[in-house]
Amino acid sequence: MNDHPTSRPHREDHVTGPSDPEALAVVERTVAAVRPVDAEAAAAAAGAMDGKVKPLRSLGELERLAARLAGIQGTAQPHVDRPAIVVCAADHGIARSGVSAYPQEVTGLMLQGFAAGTAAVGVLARQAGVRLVVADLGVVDPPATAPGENEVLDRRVRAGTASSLDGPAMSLAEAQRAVAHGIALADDLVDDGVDLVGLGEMGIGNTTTASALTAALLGRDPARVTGPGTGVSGDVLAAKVRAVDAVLRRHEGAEGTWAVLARMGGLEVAALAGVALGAAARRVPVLLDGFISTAGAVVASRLAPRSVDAMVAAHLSPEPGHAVQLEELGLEPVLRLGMRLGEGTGAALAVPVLRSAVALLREMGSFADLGLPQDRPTV
Ligand SMILES: Cc1cc2ncn([C@H]3O[C@H](COP(=O)(O)O)[C@@H](O)[C@H]3O)c2cc1C
Ligand SMILES: O=C(O)c1cccnc1
Repeated sequence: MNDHPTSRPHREDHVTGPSDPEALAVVERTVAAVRPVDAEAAAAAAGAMDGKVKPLRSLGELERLAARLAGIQGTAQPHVDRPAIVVCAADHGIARSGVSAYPQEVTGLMLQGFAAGTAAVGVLARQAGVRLVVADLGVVDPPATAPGENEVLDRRVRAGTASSLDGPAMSLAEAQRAVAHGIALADDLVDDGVDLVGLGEMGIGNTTTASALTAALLGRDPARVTGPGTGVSGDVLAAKVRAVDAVLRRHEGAEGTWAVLARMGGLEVAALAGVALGAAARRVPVLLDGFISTAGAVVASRLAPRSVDAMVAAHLSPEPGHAVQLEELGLEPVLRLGMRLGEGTGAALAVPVLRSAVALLREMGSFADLGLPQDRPTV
């Protein structure tokens, strides 16, 4: 992975302009704070699970998840008591090139739905007892949202990106400010006692941006990592693949993660990379959602490879690039429900599974409690 040209994260790029020193300092401090998992805590949790009153490893993935959460949180008693999902929203210049089945205005309209709690993720977050935090990183037409169930935080960097087909989607400084906003969002939540952070997004056209980022950062063929998004097919899908290909060719000389992020966008993807870095630096598990939020995770992984240790993949989207991303990150999805919506819907649904995993670790009795011998056959 480190041999790839895009793994040199700090090169400046004349096309995207100078750094924002303050934002870059925030990111660098956060990257430096990301630590490996606590292997001792993970082993202690796994050992405790092995001693529970059940055939060895019979709770399958739940056991592995409980041990992973223990390693991330640095305690043999992991917890999912105060989960939150951060939905980052922004618009994409490339959306005006016919790559989505829906018009750009939908991004702003959905902000209203997030605020009111009527979007799909609002319903699922409510069901799962997950706090929803919505941040506008740069929606072109933000609605005047009436005070609703969820506040929409103003973290606007600019009113949507430029089209990456014509030039850089944003400047380097803007990309750094968006990542720094994400870090601050995660920090505020953790300061407030949040113990698991899920990623969510909204931005018409952002599957095209995520495909370009994934193809560039992972060195993949655009056709392999570009899919229907909101539902384009046939000639429109073929045109979308050509658009991703054209973005890659337009930015062929881009070197380093920052240059690729600034040139391809988007603002919400950059912010989600920041949320992932910020949570990982505080030893808080990061619950990935679908293809777009995982593009943010891939960016985070390039800025701080160890941040992947803090990530859990909530689900697998049928969007073809998602499996490619998860394989690159070495993550197994918790759920496979054929969901391809984003917003953090997969993350919301996975929270009860994670909560159950840690409850089993905390509440199940052990063979030792029953006075039974613990030397059982291993599997
Ligand atoms: C009503 C509506 C609600 C959504 N919620 C999430 N997305 C999802 O679809 C968009 C990405 O797909 P594409 O790249 O094809 O535009 C993103 O906003 C994503 O979050 C939605 C899309 C629509 C139309
Ligand atoms: O994988 C996703 O999360 C996804 C796929 C299509 C459209 N929006 C989101």
